[in-house]
Amino acid sequence: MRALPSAHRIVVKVGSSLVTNDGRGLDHQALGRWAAEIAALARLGREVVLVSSGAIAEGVARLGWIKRPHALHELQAAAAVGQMGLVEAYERCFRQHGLKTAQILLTHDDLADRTRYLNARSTLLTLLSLGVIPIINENDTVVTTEIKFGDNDTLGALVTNLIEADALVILTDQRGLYRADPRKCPDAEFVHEAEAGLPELEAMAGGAGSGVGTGGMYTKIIAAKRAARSGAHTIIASGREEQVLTRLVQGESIGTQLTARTSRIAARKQWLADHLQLRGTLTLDAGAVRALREQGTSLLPIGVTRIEGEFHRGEMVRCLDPAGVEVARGLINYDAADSRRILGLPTGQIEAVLGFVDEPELIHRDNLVVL
Ligand SMILES: Nc1ncnc2c1ncn2[C@@H]1O[C@H](COP(=O)(O)OP(=O)(O)O)[C@@H](O)[C@H]1O
Ligand SMILES: N[C@@H](CCC(=O)OP(=O)(O)O)C(=O)O
Repeated sequence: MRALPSAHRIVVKVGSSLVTNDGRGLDHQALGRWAAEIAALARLGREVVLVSSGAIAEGVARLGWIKRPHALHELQAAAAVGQMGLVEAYERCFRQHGLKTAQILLTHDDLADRTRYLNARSTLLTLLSLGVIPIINENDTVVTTEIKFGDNDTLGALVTNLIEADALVILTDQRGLYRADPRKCPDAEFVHEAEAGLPELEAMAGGAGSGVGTGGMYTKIIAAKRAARSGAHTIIASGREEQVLTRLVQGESIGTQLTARTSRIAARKQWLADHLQLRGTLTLDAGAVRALREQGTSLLPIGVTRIEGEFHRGEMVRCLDPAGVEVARGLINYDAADSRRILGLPTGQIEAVLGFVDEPELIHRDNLVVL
């Protein structure tokens, strides 16, 4: 079964090997083609986030350097210069299709930190609901590991987990995964489909081939394994293939599909249940317990009668029914002190009491596991 036809929220990652003309500057025509395809998907109601490399290559060109430097501080400087060109180019391309774009620069640490994770998530989801195309790259000014290992593939997977996308499409300079690096073994067999996370896939994947890209196929295989943890399927395909995104969404079998075994919802709930430490306890009234259990709603401040513990926005709390029986766990949107101030209040009063609104609900249903 092909994953893209039914995917509503899609993360598309385009690698350095594709975005650039031999590592010197951007391939503007290629950017224009992907923008046209993404715009067509957006018109069909799909939500698309673009993770794009290319800042360093564009920076090298803008600075007039002949070749990519080795020193990390020079690579970082090139990324800072080139990122301007990258977003400028995408903005121009998407504007032709009547679409607005947004620049998001992230680090892996941002997504490991609970509060920043929630902040990044709500910004991205809000942008998608506004019909804006978020364009994401690594924040190369503050981290260097990714420049060293060339790994926007991992970033693509983390973003897929963050916004619970249905699929991650990694566009690169090969048709997909072969049983061995096709640059070294031209006869290597092509892999059309496999289960994400199978150890044998890692053995097939070698390092980067082009000298422009850096992570190679290995980081893509690991990215697929990570994406599968939130139930997303990964497709690795050639970004040079004519109409690649459109054809994938139409169900054509292009590239390598690495399929996730668990469903998106089951994976999210498992992750919430396994991975976070409990920081506080909320007691709910009977109406809120019913709404959570029977209608799968978010938890609003009005349904909470008591709050214990000290926690920050984004941390895990448990929810008890009036008799003290645990009914749910979830990631809370407000710090303990602010949660206490809005406890029992209708959502419309949050801003008047706190002076700001992070989110209308105390715990969003996507971040809630009902037990
Ligand atoms: N088993 C494999 N199948 C396909 N490509 C492979 C494999 N092992 C290594 N590669 C290499 O990975 C390269 C793609 O990775 P990379 O250059 O990092 O691209 P990107 O910039 O798109 O992330 C290919 O050009 C290819 O030479
Ligand atoms: N963030 C950097 C490079 C990251 C990178 O090369 O990643 P990849 O495209 O996976 O090989 C840039 O925009 O140039």
